[in-house]
Amino acid sequence: MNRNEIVAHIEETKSLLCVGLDTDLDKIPTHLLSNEDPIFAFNKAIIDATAAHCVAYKPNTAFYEAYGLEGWKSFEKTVSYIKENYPKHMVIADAKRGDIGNTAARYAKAFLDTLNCDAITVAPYMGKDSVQPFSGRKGKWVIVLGLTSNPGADDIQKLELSNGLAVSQSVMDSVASWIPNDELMFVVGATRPDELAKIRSRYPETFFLVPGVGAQGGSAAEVVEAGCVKGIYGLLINASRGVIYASSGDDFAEAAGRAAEKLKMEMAGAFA
Ligand SMILES: O=c1ccn([C@@H]2O[C@H](COP(=O)(O)O)[C@@H](O)[C@H]2O)c(=O)[nH]1
Repeated sequence: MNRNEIVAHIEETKSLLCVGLDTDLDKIPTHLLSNEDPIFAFNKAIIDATAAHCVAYKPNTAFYEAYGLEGWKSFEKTVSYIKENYPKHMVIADAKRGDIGNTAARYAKAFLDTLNCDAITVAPYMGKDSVQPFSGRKGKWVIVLGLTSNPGADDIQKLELSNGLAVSQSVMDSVASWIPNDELMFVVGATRPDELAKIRSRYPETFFLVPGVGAQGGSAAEVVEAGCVKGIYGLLINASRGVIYASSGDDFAEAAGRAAEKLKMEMAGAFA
């Protein structure tokens, strides 16, 4: 999926929303638990209810790995379901991988080739040889952690280096010199809109995956204000719990659809 296709889909749906499929058997409606594959049954209902209001899905691998082989099967079925039924929607494996080059190449093969995701999140701490193996696949994206949404981002990412740059800033500069812009995105948290605006001015043409809306307190409207770029938009704004657990009752899918639509409306400033 190339940049023009992502932008065209954003314009068609009038949405920047990415729905996070962080599916937890302790949180899904109990009536689904008798299903042969409750995770997939939940995901399928959520996807069908939200597809009209979003442009991407982001299953976080932790929620699938937690259930071993069965979880991986649910992950694979979820990716295939999106690909077959909603081929314009981007599938982001939120796996936050990072290892020596030889191993990183296998992570890249696993998520981008075998599982056929469009993108994978990557932790850049181990440097160039750990990030570059994810690059070079036509239509696939490497989404590198820039400035994350959690409080712990202050512990290391915000430390100031002797050149006056924050660690996160210096890391993003390096990553941007390793990976071509048409296959690179940065993760930038929604919880720090002022920081997001500064990062946007440093990378005016790079797409950002922005988690932290809803359950973590970030606002979709503020993210649009701080980071949207005329013409390319440049944002995929993620919400997971705030959408998929909008209701724990029989109406869970309809409630997720309504929550996704509400978030889409909060992003209207991008299309004004
Ligand atoms: O900086 C980051 C990077 C990744 N995440 C992930 O995004 C979702 C957010 O879930 P919510 O329920 O909408 O809070 C989750 O998968 C995180 O692991 C992030 O939150 N911040």
